[in-house]
Amino acid sequence: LYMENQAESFIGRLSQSSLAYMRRLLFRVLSVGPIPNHLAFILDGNRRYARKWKLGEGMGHRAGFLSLMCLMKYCCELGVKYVTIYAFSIDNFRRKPHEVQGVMDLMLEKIEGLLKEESIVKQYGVRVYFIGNLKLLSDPVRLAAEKAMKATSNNNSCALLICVAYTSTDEILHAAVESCEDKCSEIRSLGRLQNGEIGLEKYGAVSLANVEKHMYMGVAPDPDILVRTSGETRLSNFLLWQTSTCLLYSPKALWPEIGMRHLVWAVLNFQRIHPYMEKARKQL
Ligand SMILES: CC(C)=CCC/C(C)=C/CC/C(C)=C/COP(=O)(O)OP(=O)(O)O
Repeated sequence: LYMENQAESFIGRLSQSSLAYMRRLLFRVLSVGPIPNHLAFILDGNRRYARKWKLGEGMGHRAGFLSLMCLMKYCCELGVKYVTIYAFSIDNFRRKPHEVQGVMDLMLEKIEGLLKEESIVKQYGVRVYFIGNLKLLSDPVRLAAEKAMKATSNNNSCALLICVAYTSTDEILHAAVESCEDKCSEIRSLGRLQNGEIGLEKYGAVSLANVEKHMYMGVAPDPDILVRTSGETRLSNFLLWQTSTCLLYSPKALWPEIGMRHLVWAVLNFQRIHPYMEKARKQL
């Protein structure tokens, strides 16, 4: 029995390493063309996956987290510099309380797991950002998120941007308010704003660059590809400001079913439209 177990684990390791070898080979071939700098994902279909396979409640989200880590590994190996995920929208807080609690508990558990030695984040030197209105999170989740951001702040191989308590409209509103406040304090510091005077009209409006500086997503360039799983083609209030030139891809697979073939297909399509995308970006 001992010999059998040893042989089985040897074969397991061998097939793992030959798979990794073939993956590296495939990525080498893909790297002949341009590699996207930034991939964004809407993780749709976790509950449907749990229903499809008659799993317990919350198991779809657990499976979804495993897919995320796998994909993160492939992205790091391929040389993608930024991966953004829509993990929880502000609208998701309107779901049934026990469901919200279930996702938050999972999130807390997984954020703590990200900092462990065996995690993809540690192994590949990933910098983690939490993007969104973090004040809306419970104290334990927010503190864990802040701890993960601090602990990974020196990592620079790739960045994982986790959008939680996020919607685009909230991000844009936040950036607009912050930019107006910047402008007002700039005018006040010049000592020119009189009582009752409308500074923005007289001293110039806020600049686009300033608004973008205050976007939660300001830490990353605009995404090149946005993938929404489960065949849905809506943006659902995700990265509306940042996706004007990006490629949209909506495979039929539910999020926990996403795999390397989807990534490769997305990259091949990106390479096909890359010249047009570059041209469109120059015209912005
Ligand atoms: C730390 C970290 C990154 C954790 C991420 C955990 C994770 C996988 C969160 C996904 C949450 C979510 C609401 C997904 C959407 O699927 P859905 O619930 O809307 O499923 P449906 O589309 O089938 O209804």
